[in-house]
Amino acid sequence: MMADYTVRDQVAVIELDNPPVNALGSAVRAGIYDGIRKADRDPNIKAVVICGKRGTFCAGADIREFDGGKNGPWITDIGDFIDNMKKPVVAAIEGFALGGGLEVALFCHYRIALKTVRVGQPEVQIGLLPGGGGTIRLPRATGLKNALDIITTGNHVPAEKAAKMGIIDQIVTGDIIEEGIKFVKSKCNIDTSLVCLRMKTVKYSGDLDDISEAAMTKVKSKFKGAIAPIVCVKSVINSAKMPYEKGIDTEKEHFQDLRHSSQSKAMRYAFFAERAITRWQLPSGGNYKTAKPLPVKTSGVIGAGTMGGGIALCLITSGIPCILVEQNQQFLDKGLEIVKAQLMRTVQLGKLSTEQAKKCFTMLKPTTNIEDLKNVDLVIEAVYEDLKLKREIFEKLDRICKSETILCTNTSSLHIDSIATATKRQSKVVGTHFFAPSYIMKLLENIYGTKTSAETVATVMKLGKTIKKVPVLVGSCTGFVANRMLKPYSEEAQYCLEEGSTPSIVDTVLMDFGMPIGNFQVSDLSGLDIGFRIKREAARKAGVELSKNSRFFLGQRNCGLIEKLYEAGRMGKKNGKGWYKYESLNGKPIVDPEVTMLIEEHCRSLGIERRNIGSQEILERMQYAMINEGFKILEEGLCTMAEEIDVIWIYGFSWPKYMGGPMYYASQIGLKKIYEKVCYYHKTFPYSMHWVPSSLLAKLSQIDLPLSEWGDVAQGRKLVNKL
Ligand SMILES: CCCCCCC/C=C/C(=O)SCCNC(=O)CCNC(=O)[C@H](O)C(C)(C)COP(=O)(O)OP(=O)(O)OC[C@H]1O[C@@H](n2cnc3c(N)ncnc32)[C@H](O)[C@@H]1OP(=O)(O)O
Repeated sequence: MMADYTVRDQVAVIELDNPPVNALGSAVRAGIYDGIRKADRDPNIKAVVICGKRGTFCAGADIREFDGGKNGPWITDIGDFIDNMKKPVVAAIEGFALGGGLEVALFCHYRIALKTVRVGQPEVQIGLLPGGGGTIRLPRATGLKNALDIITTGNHVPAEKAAKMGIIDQIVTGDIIEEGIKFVKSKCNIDTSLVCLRMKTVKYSGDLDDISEAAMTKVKSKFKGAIAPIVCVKSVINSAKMPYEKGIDTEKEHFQDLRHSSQSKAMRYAFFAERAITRWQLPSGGNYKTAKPLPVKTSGVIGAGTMGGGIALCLITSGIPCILVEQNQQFLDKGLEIVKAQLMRTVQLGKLSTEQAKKCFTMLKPTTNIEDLKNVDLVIEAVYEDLKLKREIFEKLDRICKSETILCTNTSSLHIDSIATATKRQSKVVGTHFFAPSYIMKLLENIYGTKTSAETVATVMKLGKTIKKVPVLVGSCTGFVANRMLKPYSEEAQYCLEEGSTPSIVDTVLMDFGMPIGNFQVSDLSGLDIGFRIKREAARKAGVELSKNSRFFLGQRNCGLIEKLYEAGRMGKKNGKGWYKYESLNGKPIVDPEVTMLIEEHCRSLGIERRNIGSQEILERMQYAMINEGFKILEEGLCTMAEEIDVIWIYGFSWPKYMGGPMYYASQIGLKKIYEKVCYYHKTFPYSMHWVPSSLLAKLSQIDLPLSEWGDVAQGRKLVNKL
């Protein structure tokens, strides 16, 4: 049994024991169920403590079991039994009580916790609802409003807040089992039916239908396209509408429906993908197990623009003092204003108190003297994308900084070696690519160069976690993984415009799929000048002219629309005109007939015949071109597993988690179909390099291998005999 049963001072102590997080697998559920029945039967036992081993209570149901059909008692059987017990049962919580873990605690008559505990119902984040009575019992403990908030967001609640909400009865210090025994013995004379949550009514104020409608509207706009939050609202409202038993039965039905839904399967995949990518390895052999991160107690950021300011903010709000360097006082002052404004916003959102924000700000040391960086542990360069400038900065940093300092570049496209070779410490140079807005977006694409050491990689991977990002390690190539895959995706979007579509049609197709924002809206946000400069730089490097009127550029298909918009003074949202027009800086994109005319004129002048392009074709061309690139990336060993690509798209480009990421999506469609379509488009559009089929895709399309093994095939760790 995966729950230990011992007796101390006439109290039965049931300790959940399932490493690493005491997940409630079927054996654990059986252990708890048997334990409480044994305690109930034994006349020498006066009370029960339920707690967990290894410093944590329980992280919920064992997510891996949801795909199989493991049996064992259903979790609410435990609750039903405790509800009828005369002997008091207390949950003694340390660490986490999440999901089914909190539900077990809510079955108990009482809950005590250490101050450091976090509780929550995070099921919605894996496309589920709390199916062990959580939607019915939590509202009875804390009222409808709090329960709706906790269950629909999945956010963790710290112990003291949970105590104020009525979820925890007492915060304790010291040994949690001793405290549990002391607490529960003091309750032996109290009638358990008086404290049993089943017997309580659900508190709320106002009209239930109004509450329900408001909650539905909120989740539909906040979690667009996701089913689970909607079902969560329904079930929580049922707690106030239905008798307890009916509420529980309905909840169980909802849970089973969600458990088998494609959305939940994709989100469960994403949960484990996010953990798998922490097991990084370098081609040289260094890996997450062997490499030790260096401490980062002080940091520096060069460049106080929107990106650099946001990075500095990530550091100081995570408790790492940061020296922010700009070339002159005017730019520095501007950067500080950006940081201040973002901090204020954090306070307005309730994420930091005014005091905390003020304290953070004192950790920022602005300067115009780069020499001030000499003693910091790590520097992140975030100046604009100019190789010459970056090399100058790295050469200077190498001279100025102590020998242990790690030098990071926030380049979004340049090879790491091309920057690292400006220094005599190539093993300490690494890419740390943040995504705009850098304070908000969770992805941190860490890029190793040929000589980057495993210790340096370990340091930036750990730093990523410390500053609450999702760090993914990738190899170096133009654009790295994220932007390299984005290129064919947005090129296909532009080709669709040339062939007959419009920015708003393309964006609507993407948003209907589940992307929070369309390709052309993103382009307007980043600024059309960025796209234009990237193309101009590529032309300069190749020693050719950039021509907006040529259908070919560097031997490839070319769409000159960006150049035309740029020349027409359309810079994007920042000047109110891009692929759309905007009435204000915060305004919504409005279809601009001028752009439609510009596109039509572009087609006329180049003799391109426009046609009706269906949404399926738009989606397929953008996504399959990018997926094909993903397979090339795997093939080239720039990622070691397909999961890395999916996590990059989820956290860098807000790919809907309930679609698992592009590689997972491809696995659901079937690689055979994807490969055939890629071949078809390659034939149709022979001048687009991105349609050249990946040989790994070709290989995998012939066999049926789970996504978790694609990286192994690519790297030759798994040999496929059939081929
Ligand atoms: C079949 C019927 C059963 C009845 C069901 C009734 C309804 C109940 C449903 C649920 O409870 S669904 C699960 C809800 N719980 C969660 O979603 C919590 C998930 N875990 C986390 O958020 C985090 O792991 C943590 C607990 C906050 C700890 O974070 P930390 O960063 O410290 O560690 P991790 O790297 O995330 O995890 C360590 C290790 O543990 C694995 N793991 C964590 N939680 C679970 C789990 N609930 N089930 C299975 N495995 C879990 C995690 O995958 C890591 O292992 P590796 O993947 O690295 O091997």
